[in-house]
Amino acid sequence: FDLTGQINGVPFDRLFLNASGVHCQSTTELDELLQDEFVGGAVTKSATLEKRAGNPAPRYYELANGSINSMGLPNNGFDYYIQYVLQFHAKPTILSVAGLSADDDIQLLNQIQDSDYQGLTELNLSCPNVIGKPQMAYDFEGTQALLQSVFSFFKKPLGVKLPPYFDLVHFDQITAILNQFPLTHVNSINSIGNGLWVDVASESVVIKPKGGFGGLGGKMVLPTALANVRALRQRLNDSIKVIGTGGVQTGADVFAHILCGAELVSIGTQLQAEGIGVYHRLTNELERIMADKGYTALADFRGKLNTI
Ligand SMILES: O=C(O)c1[nH]c(=O)[nH]c(=O)c1Cl
Repeated sequence: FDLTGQINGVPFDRLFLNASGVHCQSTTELDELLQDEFVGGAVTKSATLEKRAGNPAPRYYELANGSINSMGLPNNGFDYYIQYVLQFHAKPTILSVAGLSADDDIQLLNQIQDSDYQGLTELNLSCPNVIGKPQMAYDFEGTQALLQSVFSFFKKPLGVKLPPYFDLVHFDQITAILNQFPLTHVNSINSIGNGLWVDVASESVVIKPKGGFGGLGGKMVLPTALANVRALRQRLNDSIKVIGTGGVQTGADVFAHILCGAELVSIGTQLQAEGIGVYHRLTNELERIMADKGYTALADFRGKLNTI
């Protein structure tokens, strides 16, 4: 089966990635991803200029139908991750960066522009868990201005990580902005920001930061993820690929993301819960569905969701 995709001409021999933040904080975790035969590439934890400890624990909690997290951008700092992606790897890497401000974003991208790194970069515009910081991608004017500044100096491949949108007009507005720029891809969705889980037995929230508010992931977000992948695919220039992230637990979920137009598919909550074996299972389940339908390649059905 042909399970390949490509971003900006970079070939991925497999469609599967990790969702940034999961199994990607250390070089050991990143190596394990890149060495797995069912994984196509690895995305780093979003890097900030300086190393961060992140929010106080408990800050991640697995739910029956997903996850809630308020990690707070813990990471080993920009230098750690650019050193890693500058090394030779048999498979593609995506360097994820997240500033705590637009100025930080500019600084991070200037450092990449000035480096020898020629691979893929993803600007995270959607972290919901930095206390006191809004998600940039919900500020349309701010996003427009930031990308205007970025593309005045950044000449390397660049994609963006988006939060979920919930209004068709918002899809129109964000894609009208993104289509102005030579982006390689959008990665959609990030977690659904500021959900809240209540443990009835203890009558308490389940994570410490922000009084229990955190980003939602896993099974429960699949309909939102599929809607965002589909809506972005329908509106973005063909040159901008969509990486589908959010809610994948089974091969059928993967199939649905591809039908909606995803070029590649990231696994987060399920990777956290199941471990790296999730990729072998998802590959088997996806190939079974493809075989039953007479498909031999993702390209046979990518973006071909039927309407009624
Ligand atoms: O709290 C986090 O580190 C975090 N958590 C998320 O769910 N998405 C993000 O982009 C980030 Cl940066």
